Amino acid sequence: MLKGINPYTQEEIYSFKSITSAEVNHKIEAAQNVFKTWRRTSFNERASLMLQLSNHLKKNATDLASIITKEIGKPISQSIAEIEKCAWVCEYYAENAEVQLQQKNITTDAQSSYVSYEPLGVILAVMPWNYPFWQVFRFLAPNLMAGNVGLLKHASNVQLSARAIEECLRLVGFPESCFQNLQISSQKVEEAIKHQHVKAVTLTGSEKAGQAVASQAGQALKKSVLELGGNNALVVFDDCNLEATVKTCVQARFQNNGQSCIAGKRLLIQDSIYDDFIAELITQVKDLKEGHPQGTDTYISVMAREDLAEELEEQLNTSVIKGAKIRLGGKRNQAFFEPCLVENVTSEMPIFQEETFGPVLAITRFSKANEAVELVNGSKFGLGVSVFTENDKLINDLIPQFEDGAVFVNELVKSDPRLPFGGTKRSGYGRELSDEGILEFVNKKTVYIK
Ligand SMILES: O=CCCCC(=O)O
Repeated sequence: MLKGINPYTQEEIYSFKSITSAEVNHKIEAAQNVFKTWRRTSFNERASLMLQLSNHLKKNATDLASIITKEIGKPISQSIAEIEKCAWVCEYYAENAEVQLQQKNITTDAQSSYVSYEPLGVILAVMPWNYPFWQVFRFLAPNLMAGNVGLLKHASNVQLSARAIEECLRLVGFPESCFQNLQISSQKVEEAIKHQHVKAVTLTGSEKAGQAVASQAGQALKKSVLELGGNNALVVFDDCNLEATVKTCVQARFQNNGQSCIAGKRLLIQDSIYDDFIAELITQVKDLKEGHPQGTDTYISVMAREDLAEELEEQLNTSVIKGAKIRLGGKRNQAFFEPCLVENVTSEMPIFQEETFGPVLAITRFSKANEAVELVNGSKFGLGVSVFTENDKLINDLIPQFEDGAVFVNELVKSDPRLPFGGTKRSGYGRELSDEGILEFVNKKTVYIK
């Protein structure tokens, strides 16, 4: 059974049965059939549908956002922003896919030689609950524009979002089966990956889910893209603009109730600015408006599930036993977890080593730039890092030293349809978004005409 529980009210909002293996096969066959015609549609036809989808999202943003808020407790203003970002990625690929996939002529001894970029076919997307629309649109916009067709295996607690996305595509006129929701639990993913018509799989989720899907895809010799966890550091140097930096760090850690792979989870502060920075940080975190997720001015609300809040509490408690000091918050009440600042954090503690998927900020001091680099790279994850300084020379020195997939200067790590998104080390492989993302699931076909 796939169950949805509103984390704020603790009420059950749905209980759906998984579809059967025969139904999964039927959907995959339907996807393969529509692929044969969809791949031959022009970029103009696809772009026109994608723009209609974008408009539909914008027009229905509040209703769609309410689904997210009900399912995972995300504050409504942030859910609306999520829907608007989905509209943006649809527009971006509607406008850019044709150029991104343009044939590339290469001079050789042939009369003509080139690379063409052709769709692979049915692509399976296994997606998490924390951005239930955005994570899916980040996959579907480039892939449908490339001529692929999509199957979605969404998290069990966001099945209303999954259905709503499928319905949005149907309403604006995408061909039937171009994008289908597979209402299944994780146990059935392997069957789908093995199916002869499924050509590749993309997963956003935990390390454990990534290992399972990557090995199943490997067994079947199918390509996979993995976007896994992160433990991003926010590195603050003493010449930063203090107030603005604190504001950015607060947003980096506490938006989406702290539940994001790219959240700034570890705050590294240079000694000489430490006390002033902490004082301003406490002020700004205390100012965050807590409340009902449907409240238009709420910034912090419940986490998506009580068991996730319990897990976070466990990581925090173990770190405290090892010497970490809670400076603010950290109390849990069912799925609600007070925004928490923790000092004296060392690299031996769970809140430094592991991903914390909730509103806990782990704080460590450093003195020299090379210490900061060591702390940043000391993580097994490599999604992104933010550096705050006004010193251009320092910035240029540091950028090549970080092992992460992204370095943001004086800004939080965020995804943007125009920029590649993805990690290194245990944060996964492959890239989403931009031209890099659309090129992941295409056949880069070499053509040589003598
Ligand atoms: O858990 C990952 C969240 C990614 C959010 C984004 O793409 O902005």
